[in-house]
Amino acid sequence: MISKSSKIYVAGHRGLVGSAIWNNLKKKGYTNLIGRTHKELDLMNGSEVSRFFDQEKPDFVFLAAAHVGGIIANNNYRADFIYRNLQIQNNVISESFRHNVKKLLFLGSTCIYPKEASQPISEDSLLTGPLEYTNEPYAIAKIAGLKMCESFNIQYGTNFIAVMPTNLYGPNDNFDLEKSHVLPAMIRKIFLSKALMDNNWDTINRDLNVRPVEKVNGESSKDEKVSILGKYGITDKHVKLWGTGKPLREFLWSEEMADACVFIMENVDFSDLIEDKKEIRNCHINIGTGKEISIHDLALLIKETIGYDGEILFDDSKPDGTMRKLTDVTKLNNLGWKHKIEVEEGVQKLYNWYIQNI
Ligand SMILES: NC(=O)C1=CN([C@@H]2O[C@H](COP(=O)(O)OP(=O)(O)OC[C@H]3O[C@@H](n4cnc5c(N)ncnc54)[C@H](OP(=O)(O)O)[C@@H]3O)[C@@H](O)[C@H]2O)C=CC1
Ligand SMILES: C[C@H]1O[C@H](OP(=O)(O)OP(=O)(O)OC[C@H]2O[C@@H](n3cnc4c(=O)[nH]c(N)nc43)[C@H](O)[C@@H]2O)[C@@H](O)[C@@H](O)C1=O
Repeated sequence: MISKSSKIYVAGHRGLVGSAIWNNLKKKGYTNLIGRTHKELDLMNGSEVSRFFDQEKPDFVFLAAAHVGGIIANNNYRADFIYRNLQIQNNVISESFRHNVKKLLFLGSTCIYPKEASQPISEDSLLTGPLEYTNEPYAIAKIAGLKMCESFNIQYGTNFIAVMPTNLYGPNDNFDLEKSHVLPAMIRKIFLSKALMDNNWDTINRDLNVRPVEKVNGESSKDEKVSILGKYGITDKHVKLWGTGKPLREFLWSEEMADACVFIMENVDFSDLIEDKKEIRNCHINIGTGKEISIHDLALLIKETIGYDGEILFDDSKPDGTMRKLTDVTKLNNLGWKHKIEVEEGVQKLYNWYIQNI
């Protein structure tokens, strides 16, 4: 059983989900948390990870460190997404086994499911069909992580649980104009287009100082800024987003994701998830809201939240990815956890966070 003084390692504790898990644990009174930044500990490096576990001997591990990005990053940097994720998770899961970690939570993704899975997607859909092309290497790494947890549990009796979150968003999100996920990308693009339209250079400069785009920051010339933002579809009249706008996506606020992770760490064991003792499989847990919105409607929601009068265009030369990936959250709900924050509220919260952090 986990207790308030258990030694808990949060891998990736500065990231979107890891930071939310860290804060959630602190709020709940856990006092013995360990975290290392990427600079302090490269999880790709097996001997460094081994030394870290020898020294710290954590009892519980949240594996929220990974190489993460949106559709274009996944599609373009395919080798990085499979290699880095396999390496990180192999190192952390194998060291957790070697050090008798009492429970580990591995974070996968709902992109592990077949592109044409029937909707909503239940845990049993795993490995029933071909994957979506744009994130296939990442998905294969995540499937390997899930199977590694399951296999160690079956062969060695460990208690490693794999959770599969839907698309997440929240404080400490990645707002990169090329590599991020859709929700933070849309907020920033629409926000910058509005600032261009309003001729609000103070705001544009602050934004580019916090998050320079291809070396262009607040000090660069106006022409350079206009030209670089234009490259990303941001102008003083319109914003050009990716794909057709028709795909449907489901969004979970990262702090709720963290709450679900801590809930599972506190209340669920691998043995609770086994349905067929002869063939143990599909014991992972979907984490989501079970609700979806089209990318087009999401853009309109963000447009309204920001108070943007410009035009929203879609560039269908960019990929749509999976058309639909709605999670079946029956298992999670039956375990006793349910989301509360809907996307309308979440978009407002993330927009508030964004403007407070530029
Ligand atoms: N965001 C989303 O929409 C979704 C995320 N997930 C999964 O949830 C988990 C958390 O994702 P999220 O919080 O969004 O990702 P982030 O990119 O926000 O955080 C990942 C963290 O891992 C760290 N990290 C990456 N590589 C290394 C390394 N080699 N050594 C040490 N640390 C490293 C990063 O540090 P640094 O930035 O310094 O490299 C960062 O702090 C991941 O497993 C992801 O696949 C699943 C579904 C959706
Ligand atoms: C969580 C999940 O996230 C990834 O999958 P994804 O859901 O397809 O990722 P996404 O958030 O980047 O895009 C969602 C949709 O939105 C559209 N879209 C419009 N305009 C922008 C835009 O400006 N940026 C982005 N990124 N997408 C845009 C985009 O074309 C697509 O149709 C996985 O690779 C993998 O990382 C994973 O696990």
